[in-house]
Amino acid sequence: MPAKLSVNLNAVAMLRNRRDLPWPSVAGLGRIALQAGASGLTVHPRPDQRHIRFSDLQPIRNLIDDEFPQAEFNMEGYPNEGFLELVARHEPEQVTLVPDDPAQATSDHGWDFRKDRLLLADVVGRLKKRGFRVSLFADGVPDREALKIARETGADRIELYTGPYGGCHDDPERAERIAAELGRTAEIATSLGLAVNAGHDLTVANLPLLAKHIAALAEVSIGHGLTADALEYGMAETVRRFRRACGEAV
Ligand SMILES: CC(=O)[C@@H](O)[C@H](O)COP(=O)(O)O
Ligand SMILES: NCC(=O)COP(=O)(O)O
Repeated sequence: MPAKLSVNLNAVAMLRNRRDLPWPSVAGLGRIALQAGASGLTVHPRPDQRHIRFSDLQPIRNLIDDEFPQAEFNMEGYPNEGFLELVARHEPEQVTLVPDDPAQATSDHGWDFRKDRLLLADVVGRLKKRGFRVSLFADGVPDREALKIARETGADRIELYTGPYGGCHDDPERAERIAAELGRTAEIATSLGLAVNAGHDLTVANLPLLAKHIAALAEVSIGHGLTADALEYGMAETVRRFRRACGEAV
């Protein structure tokens, strides 16, 4: 079963924020992506609103509810009270918790499940009580004990951080090594009852090898590389290209 594609709209919002003008429209590009067959939309409303603004969230929620009820809204963020309030207000189908410091340039590591187990158990428990699917951002290095702790928080999924893999765009041998490592982590996670998502710096070029190593990949969330391609091919054609790279017959 090919991985579902969730289009991350952060980079579209970053472009929109260059001027005090309403274009490019974040929800508008989301609509084109869903019309082209994306399974969902992902946003990461960071505390400084450097790209996705809190005001972007309800239009995306409305777009899915009103026009694409089969699609999913995935909200990513560090589980502070501000983020949890946004989750409660906009009720995404999936919440992806990341260990990002507000000053971080981007997401560049997964949780330390041993160190953060109490925080995560509390937050995941609160989110599960409200019926959310919860995914935890995880590094791709196989560590059964850490993944067991992640599962014991009550989380449904992990999202494998694929930044180092994406950085191998000019080193096929290293890409193969990291993809195999990610595959081993995914196998352990699956054996523990966790579903497996992946994201960060994924592209049309590197998705097939990742999919080969992670047979049970449930979902990929992609923004930077997809938005770059959309400047060249248009959003609709770019979504179709990424769906094919995930293994869909499009
Ligand atoms: C968690 C992750 O890797 C990305 O989804 C994240 O949203 C990237 O954040 P920026 O778009 O702010 O770099
Ligand atoms: N969770 C990864 C994501 O949503 C987008 O990451 P990127 O493709 O912008 O690197």
